[in-house]
Amino acid sequence: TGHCWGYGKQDGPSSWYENYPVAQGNRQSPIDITPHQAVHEPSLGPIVLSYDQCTSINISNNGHSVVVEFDDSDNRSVIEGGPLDNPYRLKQFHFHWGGKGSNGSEHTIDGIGYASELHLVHWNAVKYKTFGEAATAPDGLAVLGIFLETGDDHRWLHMITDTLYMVKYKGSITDFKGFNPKCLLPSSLHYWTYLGSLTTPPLHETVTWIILKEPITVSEKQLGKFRMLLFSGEDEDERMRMENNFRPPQPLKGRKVRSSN
Ligand SMILES: Cc1ccn(O)c(=O)c1
Ligand SMILES: [Zn+2]
Repeated sequence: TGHCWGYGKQDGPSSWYENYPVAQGNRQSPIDITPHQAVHEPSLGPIVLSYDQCTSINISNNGHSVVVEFDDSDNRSVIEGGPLDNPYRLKQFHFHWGGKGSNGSEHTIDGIGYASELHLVHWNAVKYKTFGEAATAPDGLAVLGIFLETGDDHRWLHMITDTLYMVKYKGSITDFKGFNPKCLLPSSLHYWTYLGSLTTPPLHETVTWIILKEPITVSEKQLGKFRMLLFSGEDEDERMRMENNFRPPQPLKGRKVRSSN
């Protein structure tokens, strides 16, 4: 009964609570991060990304974003360390972005957004048997968030933007093998971390967020290719450009944001 939700006037973030009451919960995401109020904890170690054996499988348009899925049948690509008590297995990554010239990140920093935000979604395969089970457990998911700012071309992002024409319509999917997302990481892995939720329905409050402080740079031209994707399917007569697919910041409700050094 996955109700249809979206980012439009009628079905957008301000109406999600009607079908997903947890939207008004106490650990919703994204949030506005105020670096000066983040608690610096020396006990928070570095995050460790082991993506070398990762195997991407496909890239698809799910009607909300463009998603690259990975083979998560073993612990070949994991995130660990930092606030995490276990290694979490890479399942997929996707993006959120704005319209031409407007920002589209989900998290903001002192009220300022970035052009886009990349989410690498991982699940706790030590404690849970499937992604679905982990997605409903408070310590089930870990999402690594990376901000994208506009500037020069990103050297490797073309590998993704060059395939977007093949997944223009909702429900389209195509092979996408051999892509290693470590090429999308900034040079520093310094981060903020807090306990939050999925930023799309069902908005489960099951995500340990790890947001990298350093953005990566992509060009306006590369970002523009994301905007040629459509929310709508090939058979629908109204063509709705996929843009502004971000949820705005949610109340902090007393949560602490911690900072690595
Ligand atoms: C699992 C999941 C689904 C949607 N989004 O936006 C996320 O960041 C994570
Ligand atoms: Zn996301």
